[in-house]
Amino acid sequence: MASPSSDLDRERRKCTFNVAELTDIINGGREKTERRQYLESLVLNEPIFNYDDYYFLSREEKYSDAVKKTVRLVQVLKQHNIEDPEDYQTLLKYVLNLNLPIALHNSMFRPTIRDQGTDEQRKKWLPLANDYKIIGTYAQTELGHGTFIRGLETTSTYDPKREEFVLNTPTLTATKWWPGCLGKTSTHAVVMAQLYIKNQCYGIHSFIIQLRSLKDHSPMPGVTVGDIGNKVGLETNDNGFLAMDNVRIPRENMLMRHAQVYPDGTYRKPANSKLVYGTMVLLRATVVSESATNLSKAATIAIRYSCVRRQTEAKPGELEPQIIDYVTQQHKLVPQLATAYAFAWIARYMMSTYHALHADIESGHLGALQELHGISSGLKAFTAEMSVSGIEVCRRACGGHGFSAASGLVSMYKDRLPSCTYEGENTVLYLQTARFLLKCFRQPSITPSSMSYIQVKPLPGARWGVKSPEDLMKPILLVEAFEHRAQRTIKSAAQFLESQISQGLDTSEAMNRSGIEFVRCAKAHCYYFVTRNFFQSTALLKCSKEIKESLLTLGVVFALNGIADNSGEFLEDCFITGTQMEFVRERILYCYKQLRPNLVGLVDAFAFADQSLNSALGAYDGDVYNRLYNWAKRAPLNKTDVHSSYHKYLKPILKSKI
Ligand SMILES: CC(C)(COP(=O)(O)OP(=O)(O)OC[C@H]1O[C@@H](n2cnc3c(N)ncnc32)[C@H](O)[C@@H]1OP(=O)(O)O)[C@@H](O)C(=O)NCCC(=O)NCCSC(=O)/C=C/CC(=O)O
Ligand SMILES: Cc1cc2nc3c(=O)[nH]c(=O)nc-3n(C[C@H](O)[C@H](O)[C@H](O)COP(=O)(O)OP(=O)(O)OC[C@H]3O[C@@H](n4cnc5c(N)ncnc54)[C@H](O)[C@@H]3O)c2cc1C
Repeated sequence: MASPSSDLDRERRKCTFNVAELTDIINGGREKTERRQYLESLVLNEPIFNYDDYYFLSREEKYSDAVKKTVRLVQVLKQHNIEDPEDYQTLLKYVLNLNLPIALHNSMFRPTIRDQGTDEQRKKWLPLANDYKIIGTYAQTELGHGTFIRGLETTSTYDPKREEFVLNTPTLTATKWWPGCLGKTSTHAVVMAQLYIKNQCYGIHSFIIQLRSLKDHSPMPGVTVGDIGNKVGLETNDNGFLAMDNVRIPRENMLMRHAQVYPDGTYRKPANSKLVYGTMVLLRATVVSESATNLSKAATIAIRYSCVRRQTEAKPGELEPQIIDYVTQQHKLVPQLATAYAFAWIARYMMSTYHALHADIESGHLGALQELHGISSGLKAFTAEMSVSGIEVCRRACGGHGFSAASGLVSMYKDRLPSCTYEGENTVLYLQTARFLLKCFRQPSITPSSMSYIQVKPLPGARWGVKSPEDLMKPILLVEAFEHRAQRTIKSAAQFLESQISQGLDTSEAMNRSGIEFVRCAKAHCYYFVTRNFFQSTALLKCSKEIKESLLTLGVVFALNGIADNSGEFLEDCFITGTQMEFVRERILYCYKQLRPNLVGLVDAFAFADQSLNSALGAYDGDVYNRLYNWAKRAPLNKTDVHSSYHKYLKPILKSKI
């Protein structure tokens, strides 16, 4: 048996490029790498952030441990005057592989006050929140409604006499249900409720309510709050429920940047009713980045393990081969690695686009609202879906040890599953993106430049210009295939909708019956968008030839597997021929062979600390078997050789005469 670490050492010697240079590219430059290393040094050396026995903890212990880590993290941030949200994101991405009980405080509560509060409200609440004098969450979803925001039942009724709002949970289904960190941690919440003034409903608005006493953390009068119980993943997060029994808050607690209620009850409506949805758009953009990070972690674990794991005697008398050398194993893992890089690049695009369009919206150019919503909805759904399924492919590629909690892949999969549901259920968001695409298809004037391809009508009988397998290394031809598919499916969705309407269906039913076509075109659009962005971004990189070659080959792998996995959509109108599909399959194998020497280098470049991966299979040194065995020996069940259940239950039957 070769020594595991020597296998990885040999893999690292094979790498054809400078891994540190690629790490800088992934981080966004040398300075960002140094900043990340500084932040990691502040936390990773703290014993409190040790995760060795984390997988043995009960749900309650995990929550309590996470609160302990959170408090220490806040102290570290304060000690070192770390206030930049980007630094906090870096710590979340690369160091803390936990969903902290302050997750919603930083991801939604503070941004909502920042973006939807008046200057006075920002001045009042943000210093308290930034200094963790209060901890908040974002309470929108109810037992009865999550997707349909306009159907939420929680009410906030204005009382002009006392210049207060009365928040109420009128029915059981109005109970707020799911909000993160709501059950036991948060002292405050932004509550999304139907605004009522003089019995007239003005729709959903946001209100700040205190949930718990700042003296003893007990629930405030009229507030019933608690944890919703065990769920899949996110065990450290106290997703909770909240019922309000006519809880009064001052008028000033309604966030009034976009809509106002004056002391006498006069209402001034927002310039656009969707401005109140703004925080969700930010989170959807953030999910793109989280999807990239987690798929990168899973690929790191599975590829390192696949270089260490040797299995089956390929040739009598020879060393068992590394399982990474089975082409079927490469076909599982290399596409995940390619997708991880593709998502890292699109995440950068998404965040820069979010900040640019958000700035436009802040300065009153509300036209950007739709574009930002259309882009972020699709990319959130697309990256979440592919990242979660990619993590499961990586987990399953590790055989039996992929089922061990010690792999780090089980908890990662469970923690990432909800990303397909929260921040907008994926199907619902695909439908929103499709709605925007069809609008652009029908109205060129509102089409943003990023979607101008929709105006180009595909030539009838258009054919793919690939003449040989070598042609498949040309990004322009790969992007052309995905562009054609997206154009065709958007046009076909528009025509399908029109056909439904021409059959006499009303718009709502016609839209419903067109839903499958809508989701199809939204996915095709996202695949095109990510593929195009991958090649455009990589072409602009200033890096060694070897790195560029590896990244371009990863891009080809992402594109070709996208074609092979959806071949029907490319063959449907004969844009691609059967011969070209054979070229695709041949070129996929070629790319795997090209990438093989660099696979470990490509995952090492993500530079995840062992603590952040928390995986016996994916540690940098490859010492898998010792880590697994030593971890198992620490399992609570192994505290005694004979478990107490023997004496209580087993012994009598074993002693009984058969
Ligand atoms: C499904 C939604 C979008 C429907 O919203 P609704 O108000 O009912 O809109 P309509 O269907 O009537 O009209 C759509 C219309 O509105 C535009 N639009 C919708 N949303 C936005 C937006 N955010 N920004 C800009 N524009 C928007 C859309 O473009 C259409 O325009 P037209 O010109 O075509 O008419 C809505 O109900 C929704 O977003 N549902 C999802 C709910 C959701 O995301 N919940 C998340 C809760 S927070 C959470 O999950 C936190 C998790 C914690 C964690 O992440 O850890
Ligand atoms: C781990 C986790 C954390 C969360 N954190 C928060 C939080 O912090 N704050 C918060 O407010 N919420 C939170 N949520 C709630 C989350 O936002 C909702 O669960 C999500 O928006 C989906 O809504 P729903 O649960 O009502 O599902 P539903 O909308 O009931 O979806 C069920 C099914 O119906 C389909 N469907 C629904 N509407 C349509 C439609 N119009 N067209 C086609 N199909 C449709 C969906 O595609 C899905 O298949 C969290 C949820 C989870 C799981």
